[in-house]
Amino acid sequence: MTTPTTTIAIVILEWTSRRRRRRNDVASWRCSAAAAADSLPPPPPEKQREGSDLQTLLRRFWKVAAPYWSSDDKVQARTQLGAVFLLTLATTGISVGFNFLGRDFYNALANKDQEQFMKQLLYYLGAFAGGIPIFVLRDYARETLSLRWRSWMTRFYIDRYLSNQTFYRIQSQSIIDNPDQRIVDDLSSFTGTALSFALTLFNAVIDLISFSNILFGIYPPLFVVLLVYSIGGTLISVYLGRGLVTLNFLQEKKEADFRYGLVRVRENAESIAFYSGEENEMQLLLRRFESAFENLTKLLISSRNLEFFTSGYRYLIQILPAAVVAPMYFAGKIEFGVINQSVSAFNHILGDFSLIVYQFQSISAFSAVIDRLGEFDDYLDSSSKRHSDPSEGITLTYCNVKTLAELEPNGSVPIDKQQKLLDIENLTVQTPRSTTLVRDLSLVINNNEHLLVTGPSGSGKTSLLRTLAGLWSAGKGKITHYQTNWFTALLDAAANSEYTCEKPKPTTEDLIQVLEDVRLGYILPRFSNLDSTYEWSSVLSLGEQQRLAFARLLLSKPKLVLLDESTSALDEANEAHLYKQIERAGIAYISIGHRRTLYQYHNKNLRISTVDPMNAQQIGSLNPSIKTTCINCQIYSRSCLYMVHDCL
Ligand SMILES: Nc1ncnc2c1ncn2[C@@H]1O[C@H](COP(=O)(O)OP(=O)(O)OP(=O)(O)O)[C@@H](O)[C@H]1O
Repeated sequence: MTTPTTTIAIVILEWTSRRRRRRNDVASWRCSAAAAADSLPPPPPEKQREGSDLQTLLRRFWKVAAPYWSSDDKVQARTQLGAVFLLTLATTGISVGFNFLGRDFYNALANKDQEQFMKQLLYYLGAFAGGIPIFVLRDYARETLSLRWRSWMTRFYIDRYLSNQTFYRIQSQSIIDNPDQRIVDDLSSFTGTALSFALTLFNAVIDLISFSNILFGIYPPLFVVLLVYSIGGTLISVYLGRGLVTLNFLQEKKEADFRYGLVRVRENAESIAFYSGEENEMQLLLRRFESAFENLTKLLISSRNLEFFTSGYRYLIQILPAAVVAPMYFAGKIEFGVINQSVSAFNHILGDFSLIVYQFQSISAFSAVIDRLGEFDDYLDSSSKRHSDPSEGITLTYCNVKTLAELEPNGSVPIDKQQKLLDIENLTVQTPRSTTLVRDLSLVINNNEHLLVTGPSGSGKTSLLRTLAGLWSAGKGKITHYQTNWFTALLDAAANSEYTCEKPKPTTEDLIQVLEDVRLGYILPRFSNLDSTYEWSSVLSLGEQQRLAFARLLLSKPKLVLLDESTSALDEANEAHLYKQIERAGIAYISIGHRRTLYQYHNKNLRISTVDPMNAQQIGSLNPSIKTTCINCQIYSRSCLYMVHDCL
């Protein structure tokens, strides 16, 4: 499918669909609320999650982490990473220095050598003054690098999320749960934790090399005790904490679902208040919270069991090395300060060997984050690949008539091409779940043509519009939009002027005029200025919001607009007025609607019906106001019938 991201000759009054949805929400919200918490969007049905295996986890980690380090920011990133590693190296050196200082300090104390003691005290204070800032700088450098990495990744993910309508597919087909949480929380935690783990690992290796020497030099059997202790401890903690990865993963998801439920209440506040649905909503929210709570309880029990072990493990090392070397001290083979030095070295090495024991909680939470981001990343990649596969689905082409090969010899645009705005050839539309809604439809829309799409609820009218707009591509056939100019429509009333068009920005006078044109001039005094930002869905009535959408349409002046029940909340006089306005502006339109009054503003009617095709004549007779000159009457299988009428 060739879909230039900027070239759109269509306005779907998208907010209208949203408003329509909201209106429908008033009816449907009750059903959904009563149905079940699980019916709420967006999470896909919850599978019993086992967590990914180690190989998948490592692959995903690499796939998520690697791109930044070879990106356009790589020079800065690598330099800063190098600096962080150097600072880490320096902090290890300082720790080794402290270890020796500690030995001499305690030796002076044990020998009651006051002069030596004062000297060691001063050395110690000097080392603190010089060394501690290095620790602080290391942490600061690590945090700023993590922030830099996060900000690059956020842009990288948002870019792919908003490309090729991936966000739309994810939401409308419930492919990935809570993408917002993955972009905000998971990215932040991924960059922070990945860096700190990398440094901890590096630190551990350096520490291990430095302090192993010291410990081995003091008493080799102590080193053996340490190895047995740390390897045994690691194995036990892996065994005790084996369920934590899955529990952490589920916790993230359940918390996000609960938060999403609250957002839903905020977005549907009016419908809920209207139907006094607080009780239902509360039940749904509590069910979600309880689900998160139950999982958290399991998580806490698992953590507690692990904690029993790790706490004991941690406390024992305070006396273990002293107990092992004490006989040597009593035998007069080592000085008192050496005991302190061995305890310190033992602690350091054990900390390095016991990374998994100490960090098990964080590692399991981090694995869940890797899993979630990896899954998201895989989908974003597959989405962009699928989108660029020309052999798949419906071909949608935006064709600028000026670039057509068939220009007149004098370079002018042929008359017939100027008139053709939309060409639909043998179009079959399917839902994402492959149900065929429209089969083999061919249709042309010319300049100044106005097509009304009618048909029973659920027959596929909106889906057809989605396909024409490029939101859906399942099915086959060819759609060509011809246009001489392009624009990006102002889709969202709340976004106001953020959806800019390439035309010069409208002046204040233009804006006031267009509001007058749609009979909205009277709302101006309510708002301080034209740049005001409000939650428009709360402060304007449905009809006013529909008129506002028409105002944006009149400003943008596209060649062709798709209107999905865009006047459903308006009285007939206002409906007539708005249709006249866009017709006068020379905008061709394709509308969806159920009202009989709409026929008079259209000169073509496409009726999508699920009646028996053999009774085709019946369709025309359903609407006697239309002259049923059937210019393109086709009968298809799956008992679908499309009739295109010329209502001249
Ligand atoms: N994302 C989706 N995934 C699967 N099926 C869908 C999806 N969206 C819509 N459908 C189904 O496709 C069919 C056509 O839906 P569509 O919204 O196009 O109907 P419509 O004719 O516009 O209905 P209405 O007049 O009620 O608005 C319906 O059965 C609907 O349930």
